[in-house]
Amino acid sequence: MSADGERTIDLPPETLMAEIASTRLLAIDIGGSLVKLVYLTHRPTTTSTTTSSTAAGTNADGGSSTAVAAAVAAVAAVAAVGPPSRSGSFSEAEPAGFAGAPAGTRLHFIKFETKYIERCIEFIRDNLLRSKQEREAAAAAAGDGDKAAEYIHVSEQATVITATGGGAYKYIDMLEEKLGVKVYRADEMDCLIAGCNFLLHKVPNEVFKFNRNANMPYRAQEAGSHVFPYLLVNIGSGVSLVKVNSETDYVRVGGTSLGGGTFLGLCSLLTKCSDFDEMLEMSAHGNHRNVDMLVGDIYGRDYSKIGLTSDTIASSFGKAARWKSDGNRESAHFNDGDVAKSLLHMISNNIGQIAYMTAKQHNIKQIYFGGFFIRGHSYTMHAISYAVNFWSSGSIDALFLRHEGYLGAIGAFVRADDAVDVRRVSWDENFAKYNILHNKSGAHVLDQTEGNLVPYPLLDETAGAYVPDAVDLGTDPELRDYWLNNFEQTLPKLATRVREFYGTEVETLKSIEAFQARFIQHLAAVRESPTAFGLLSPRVLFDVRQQYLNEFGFPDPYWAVKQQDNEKAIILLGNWLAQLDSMSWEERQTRIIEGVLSGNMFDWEAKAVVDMLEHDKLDFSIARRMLRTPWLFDDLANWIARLKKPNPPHRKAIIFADNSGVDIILGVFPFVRELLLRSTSVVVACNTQPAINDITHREIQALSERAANIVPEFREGLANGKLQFVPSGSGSPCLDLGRVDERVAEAAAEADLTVIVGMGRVVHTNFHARFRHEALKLAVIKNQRVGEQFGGSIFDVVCKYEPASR
Ligand SMILES: Nc1ncnc2c1ncn2[C@@H]1O[C@H](COP(=O)(O)OP(=O)(O)O)[C@@H](O)[C@H]1O
Ligand SMILES: CC(C)(COP(=O)(O)O)[C@@H](O)C(=O)NCCC(=O)O
Repeated sequence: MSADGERTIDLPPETLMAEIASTRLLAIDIGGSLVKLVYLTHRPTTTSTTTSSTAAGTNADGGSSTAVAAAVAAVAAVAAVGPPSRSGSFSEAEPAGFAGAPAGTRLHFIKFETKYIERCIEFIRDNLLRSKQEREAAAAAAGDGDKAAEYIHVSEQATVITATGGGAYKYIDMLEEKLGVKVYRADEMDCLIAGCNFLLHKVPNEVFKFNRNANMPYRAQEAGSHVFPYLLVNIGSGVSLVKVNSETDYVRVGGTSLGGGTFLGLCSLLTKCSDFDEMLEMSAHGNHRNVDMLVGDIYGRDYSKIGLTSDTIASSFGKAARWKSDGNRESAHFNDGDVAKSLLHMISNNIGQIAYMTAKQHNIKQIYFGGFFIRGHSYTMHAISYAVNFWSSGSIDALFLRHEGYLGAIGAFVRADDAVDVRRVSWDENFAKYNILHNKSGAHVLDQTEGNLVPYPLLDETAGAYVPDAVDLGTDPELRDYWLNNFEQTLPKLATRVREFYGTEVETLKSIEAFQARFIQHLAAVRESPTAFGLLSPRVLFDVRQQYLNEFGFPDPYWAVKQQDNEKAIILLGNWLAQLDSMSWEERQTRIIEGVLSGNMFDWEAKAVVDMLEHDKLDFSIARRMLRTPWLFDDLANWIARLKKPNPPHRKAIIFADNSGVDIILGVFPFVRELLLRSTSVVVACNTQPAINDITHREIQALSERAANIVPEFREGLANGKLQFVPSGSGSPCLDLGRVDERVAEAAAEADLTVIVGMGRVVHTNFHARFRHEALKLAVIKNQRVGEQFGGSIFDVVCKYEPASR
């Protein structure tokens, strides 16, 4: 969806399409009005250019030379794990140093007007050919045999092009002739449905409802697992209504010729305007009452007996007839904007009504609207929503799709043989890349996630669908402002951290500046149009900021800090475990939980503690004293009661861990050991990708080997499989349990306890999440404003033990 009022471009500029040169898979949907392109590229693989000497020298401990020495040793010790580095290959379209997103597959979506098809095909041809020639030259130049073989292999791979839409027939000869490759044709309807199913199943937050009169008009909707049957209303040049029964079974149950092309055509005839975006802009200032004949114009008031208010349109364009009588346009009481608005209303309303009647006829409750006529335009969506709602007496809501006009192109893409995997893996929308390269073009970028993501199987959705956010910043302007300001205020500190780790070379500094500028721009865009990028919550903002970091080549600015923190904590582990062992059973259970909470204070993103961390003024016992008492949510006694006999020990626990250093080592590790001692199997899920100072799966693997030398239960557990570490699938300080790595899901099949640690994973996201089995949620709220949100204040404790809901 594009934000309201955005202008599309006529022909994608070269920057937009630069990466097309490296594609091997391209789908093209040539419609009556627009051409849609979907193509796949590979994100750059990482090469080692990190200034790790700078990294090691990062003085996060306030200058203690022994700590620095320990940190240097730590960095050396984990060199095998290796810092994530900036990546090497820069696309022409990108600023210098603008790279570094995690490697993987990327899908690009772009569109342009069909009248430019010839020029666009020439552009594709030139780029594909050029890249082929470049690869061949590189192969010739490469002295070493392996490299040459690799280049030749790549250059021999033909680009697979699939075409759909009416233009696939009309332009196929031109496509094949100009591109010099075989172009496969795919059936338009098959593609439309395949594309829609792909979006519903594979792309998060794809679906939304729109209600202009709600305080937050835009509401994201989970497509959920029960999407079939649904009615797809595709509003392109014309309109198709398709009943979709399953992935492959569908039937076209209706259509109307009054579609987007009609709007475009009539608006061109009736106004001085011929550009779609200008038409939308004009309509925004128009008043349809000057053109349409209302019930009030006829009755002088409501016709309440049959439920018609005086404002209801009795006859679209009914008043325009008066203009004809004197034939003088200038004397008309309406302008071009009024006409555009009336037309938009007429077409949208008509489609909404037909959609409802068709759904009713086929007993369908879910109606999705796609096609580029919609363009995320609020008035259009309002008119469609209003019509569906009105005619269904409020029982059905219109559902819209973020990738509205790309269904056919996506379908052609996923139906291509080579793309089979595209349907099997999971995707994330990359807003940073979208904004940087494709700004205001109606384009999108989807990045393949590392690992396949599936819903966490222990979620209990019987009481309502799982929502991965405890707050919706869309609905709360004051809270939204607070968070947007917070992100803006903490940006300089983050930039400093990036400089300290990635170095101060001129190009790096330029990239850091660019990163900040772009992220500020993003925040400004969100301020202006809070739902321009879909859902809005602290989680979404953290994730988008990480996307910008990735895109600019700074995926892990806290890498050195994390290693230092681990090093400082691990030397304390043996002692801490001995202390715990000297306590009574009951006291030990209390101190273990307190330990997890105290550990959670070590959070480099919490303004309230960062100064202390930077000056090495926070230690484990100070952190414990900072926990506010009494605890805001205190289920400790219930938890300890649960652990007591005759209750059986838990079979298996899944722990979603949080930060590096004291948090994981002195907080979570003793808790894990205690569970292992009770014969409970333990699976620790850590971030797949870095985020702030959260420990990653890669890092914890190295750390656990070292911990195993200190904790015999770990050594044993790792050997007999009772202790496992798995990637969570996330690269966020928050946790969306709707999308976890399938390895977590697999491990969870036998689990009867879910433990979630941290403010991001508990407070911002899963505070209200319900589980089929027991759950323990542990976090410290390190922020006054967030504390107030839960009826408390800063450093309040969340210790929620939730017995099995079933
Ligand atoms: N930039 C644009 N130029 C022309 N039409 C546009 C543009 N943006 C949106 N539209 C609307 O989208 C319609 C085309 O939608 P689309 O789903 O691409 O269908 P088709 O495949 O028939 O071209 C146009 O008829 C017009 O109403
Ligand atoms: C990023 C965080 C969720 C991390 O907390 P954690 O999950 O590590 O407990 C948290 O530090 C946070 O919400 N910080 C932003 C607000 C602040 O500056 O206090």
